[in-house]
This record gives sequence, structure tokens and C-alpha cells, in this order.
Amino acid sequence: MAPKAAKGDVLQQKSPAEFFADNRTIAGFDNPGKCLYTTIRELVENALDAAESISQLPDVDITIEEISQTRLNKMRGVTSHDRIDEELYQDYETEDAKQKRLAREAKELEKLEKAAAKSGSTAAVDAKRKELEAKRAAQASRGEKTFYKVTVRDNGMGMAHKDIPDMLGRVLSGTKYGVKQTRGKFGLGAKMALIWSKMSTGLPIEVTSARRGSASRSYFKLDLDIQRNQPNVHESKLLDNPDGWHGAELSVVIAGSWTYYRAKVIKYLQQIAVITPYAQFNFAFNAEDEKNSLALRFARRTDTMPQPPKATKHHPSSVDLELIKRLASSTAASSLTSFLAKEFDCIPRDLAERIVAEVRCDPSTAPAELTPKQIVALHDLLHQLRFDPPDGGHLSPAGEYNLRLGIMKELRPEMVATHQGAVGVHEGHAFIVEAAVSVGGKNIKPGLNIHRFANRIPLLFEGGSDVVTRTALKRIGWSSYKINQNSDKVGVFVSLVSTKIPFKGAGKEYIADDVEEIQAAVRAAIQACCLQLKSKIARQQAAREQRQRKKNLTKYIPNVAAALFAVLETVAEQRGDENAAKRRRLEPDHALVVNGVRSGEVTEAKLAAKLQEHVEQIDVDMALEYQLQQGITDIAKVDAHLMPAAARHAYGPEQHCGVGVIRLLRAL
Ligand SMILES: Nc1ncnc2c1ncn2[C@@H]1O[C@H](COP(=O)(O)OP(=O)(O)OP(=O)(O)O)[C@@H](O)[C@H]1O
Repeated sequence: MAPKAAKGDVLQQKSPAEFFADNRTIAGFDNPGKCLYTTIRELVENALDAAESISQLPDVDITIEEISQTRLNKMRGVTSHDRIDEELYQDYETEDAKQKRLAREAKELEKLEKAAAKSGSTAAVDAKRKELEAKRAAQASRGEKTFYKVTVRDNGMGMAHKDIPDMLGRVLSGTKYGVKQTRGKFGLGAKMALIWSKMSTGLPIEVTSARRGSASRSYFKLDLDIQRNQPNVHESKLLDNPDGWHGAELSVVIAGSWTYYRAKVIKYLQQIAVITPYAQFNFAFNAEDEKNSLALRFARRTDTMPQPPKATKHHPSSVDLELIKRLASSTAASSLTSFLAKEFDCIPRDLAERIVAEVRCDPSTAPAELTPKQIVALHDLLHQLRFDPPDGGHLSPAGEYNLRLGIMKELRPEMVATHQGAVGVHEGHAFIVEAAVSVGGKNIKPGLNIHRFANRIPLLFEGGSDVVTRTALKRIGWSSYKINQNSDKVGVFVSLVSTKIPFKGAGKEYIADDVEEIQAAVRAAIQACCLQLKSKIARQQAAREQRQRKKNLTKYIPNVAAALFAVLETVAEQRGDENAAKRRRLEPDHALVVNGVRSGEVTEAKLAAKLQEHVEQIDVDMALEYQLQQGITDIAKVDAHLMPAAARHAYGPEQHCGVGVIRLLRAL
């Protein structure tokens, strides 16, 4: 007998919007701070997709306006009242508790001041004072929360007036579901921002948008009916578009935490500037208190934009039963043969005919009339056959040039190497891995600094589980490339592009480490960069060692000269002592030096100068020898011509040095 349903077990259904509202974490909307970060990120990525899809160099303006609870209440038409019963509030403190707290704080401060007097550093005292001040300010604001109006404006393709409500007010709706490399994929991001704004402030989203060449701009104020998963339009109108603007501007008011996520937001902007150096980002944080405001500009560094990604067809080895059914019912092809040739990648007509024969179907069968059994047979067959892999021509990697440029611009490393791997395939989807490894630079910590990108989105969270982090930490023998992974300032940049990135979760925060093909490609790309750096590092190390050796030798010259001169003086003074002279039979060269000391021609200063000259010579000889070892003598022999300063000139004497010959010109 089936178990009886408990009294409360009522069958319920959830709309997708309700599901994601209940499980915000899946989409990267964890706590208020993270929600602020993810909102910015989703809107910025939509802006970039929109500009790139029309081959427009992206201009993205991001503004965050801080809004106090009192101001938010005014916007919502809620009146703020004075408190009637203080004791009801979370921040209520009895007089007794307040006195105790003040005494405790004073004690803590006194202790820190005493320690500071001893150590001479007041840093800890200052930090404590700041903390107490912040606490006092929070108390004075009576636990008021802070809210943020996030506005992102772009110069992209814009949205059609009639589509805006569905695109932004219906979860799981979008234009990026095809087989194409895009930053967005799930049809969720902008709607999650709206859901969060509904949950935290109750305010709708405002959208202004225009398509290219449009005489009007669309304006919408809308929210999302979470239970029904459908847009709820508050206001819509068409405005004039006198300057022919195209793009979109979206504004949401949400709860957040700038203080805790400030660093992450800035890092995200820096990273997106690295991977999209052809975009310009203007960022402004407008605080309630002007002194806390911040403005950043990430200028465009190049007008060279990677070729935009192209939509491609499904690769036959990656399709599932449902997809075949869907394609069969929606295709314009009238026969099974043309269906296979038209709807799938890597199936030319002749192969399509052979497949149809193999599946034992009538080639003229209309795809929509395939029986469930025939579809199962076709599916099984497609997974058994051998097809050419996708060629990757539809992908749009950042390009080594852009990657290098972005890194140079943001980090200014001492050296950087880049590499783009060959096209790989995972579940029928082509992918390309690009990598860069840099050494040195500003604002970079010693050790491995790993930067991850997927479809040109920076990934900042869950790094520990990501394929790039794991590969860099565990699968690369850094020392064999003369890189010290603990003390050198190493930047590792890996960018993966594909029509399907195996993200774990809709929040797109990290890429699984369990896809062998991707793992191997990441490893190979990092290794290729390291190999390029190895010889540069070796050269740099040798030069450094040489400089150090020269420095050490030079340091001892005064002492050695003094000691040597003292010995020579002693020998010179033994002129009259016949027995001593007999005992000390001098080599002719040495006798010359001793005589020089006697005559005053050889002095301590002259000895020091000679030693210095010798050290310089060793330096030059070693440099030459090193170059010979490195086999770069040909480079040293390359002729270099300088423009004479005057039209009439004569050749001067040649100057020979260890590494080359310089012939000077004399103007006549
Ligand atoms: N700035 C914009 N310009 C033009 N179209 C936009 C813009 N923002 C959103 N859209 C449209 O709205 C759709 C839904 O956007 P949304 O952020 O919800 O999902 P997505 O970008 O498709 O996927 P994901 O959830 O992976 O980010 C997009 O597919 C796009 O067509």
C-alpha cells in the first residue's frame, strides 16, 4: 500500500522566477554585498555582449549611487516616523549596558595606547579608534541600512520596444541560447537583479533603449511577477531620439554592501579591462557623503576588436534526444537528408545520405514525421559515428595581442609571454584556451596571482575549485622554467572561450576541473608561456648575478689595494737587507712593481684604479662569453647605422670594446 500523504503534503508548483528567488545563491546572489557585485557584473556583461554583437567598440558607464534608508523611503513614498517605543528596536541599549560598554572600550583603548608607547607604532590605536567611530556612527544612524541605485549604460545594439518586458521581466528568456559564444547564456542575470531589487527594496527596474537608426527611444518601468514569472509593466513610452543614440541604460535599486565588496568590484573592473582593452569603462560611486565617492576610468587601449563570434550549428556528437526532437519539429528542411545537412555542423550532404541509409530511414521522410523510435535510433547512431571536430572558426578569443596589451596596461610586468592553443573539443563544442604568464609588475604579490576568464568574463570567486587554479598550482613544474612560484611575482592569465563553458552553477563563477580536454589544454597553454619566459629569465638572472659579482669585487678594492700596497712597501723597504733579498727572489714583473713603489710611481690609489679596471674588463669578458654561450653573437654583429648630424662628415677612429665596434663620425 502506498504510504499515506501527511496532512501538510500538498502538491505545489513553482515558477522559474520563484525557484530562483528562493535559491538566489545558485545565480551568485548570496548576501547583500555579493548581490551588489553580481548585479554590476551581469549588467556590464550584457552591455559588452550588446556592443560587440554589432561590432561597436564598447563604451560602458557604470554608476552606483548610495541611497540612505530615509531617502529610499521617500522614493518609495514610505514616511519615516520617530520611534515611539525604543525598547522594541534591535539597537536598544539599557543605560547600564551602555556604561559597561563605554568602560570596556576605554580599557581596550588604554591597553593599545600603552603598547603603542612601547613599540612606537600607533597603527593599532588608530584602527581601534576608527572601529569605535564607525560603531558610534552606526548607532547614530539607528541601524539604517544603505541601498544602491546601479545604472549601466552602453552603446550596444539596444532592444526592440516590444521585447523589453519579456527580456527583462521573465526569468529564462533571452537571445543567447543558440550555439554561439556569448558572455550571457542562461537568460537569467538581469532578471535576478530585478528579483533582488523586488526582494530588498520593492522598486521596479527602469530601462531606456534604442536600436541603431531608431528615431525613438523606448522607456520602461517594470517589475517581475515572481509567482507567474511574467513582466509587470508600470510605465512605458516612446521618447524622441534626436542624437540617434543606440544602446541600453538599465537602473535597479537594491540593498547591498559597498564597504565589503568595494575591493571585489574594483578588481572585477580591472580584470574586465585586461581582457577587453578595446572597451572603455567609466565607473562612478556617488556616496551620500561626498568624501567617500570614487571615480575610475579604464581607458580604451586599442581599436582592434576581436572578430565577433558567429552562431554555429549543433555538432552531431553533442546532441541529445530532446534536442533532436526540437530541431526536427522546427526545421524548414523537408527531408531527413537535408535536415541532417542543414541543422548540424560537420555533416556535408554526402555524409547525410550515408547516415540516412545507415539508420534505415526513407531519405524523403519529413523530419517532423520521424517516429519516437526513429529519433532514438538516429540519436544512438549520431553518438557512434565519427565526425570531423568543429573547426572553431566561429569562436572569438581575446587574441594574444589584446591579452598582452591588457596585462601591460594594468600590471606593467617586467616580462610577459602569451600563447593561444589549438582548437579543442568538449562534448561537441569547440573551445580555445589562451594563456599569458607575466613576471614582476605593480600591485602584484609574490607568488602565483591567478586570473581566470571564461568567454571574456573575469571569474573572481570559487578559485580553489577551478581548473585553471588547480592546474597552475598542481600541474606545472614552475621551477623547471626558472620561476619561483613562492617568491617571484607571477601573473597567470588563462582565458577559455567556447560555445559551451562547463560552469558549475548559473552564477558562472568557476569552471569544473573534471573535463580532461580542457584541463590538458590549460596546462599546455601555461607551459608554452613558461617556455618562452625561461630563456629570458635565464638571461636576466645571469645579468643580475654578474652585476652582483661586480659589486662584490668593487666593494673589496680599497681594502685589497691597501693590503697589497702595505706588503709591497714592506718588500721595497728591505733594499739593504741582503739576506732578505736573497730569500725573496723576485720575478722580473714583481721587481718592476717593487721598484715602482720605491720610486713613488706605484701608489695605493694607482693600485686601486688598476684593480677597478680589471674588474670592469672581467665584466665585459664575461658578458661576451655569455653571449657566445647563448649563441646570440649574430645579434651582436648586426650593423647599426646612426644618422650623421651633418651632411658633410668624415669617419673618426674606431672604438673597440668587448661586445662591438663603434665608428664615430665627425661633422666637417
Ligand atoms: N544592455 C543590453 N543591450 C541589449 N540587450 C540586452 C541588454 N541587456 C539584456 N539584454 C537582452 O536581454 C536578454 C536577457 O538578459 P539576461 O541578463 O537576463 O540574460 P542573458 O544575458 O541572456 O544570460 P545570463 O543569465 O547568462 O546573463 C539578453 O539575452 C539580451 O537579449
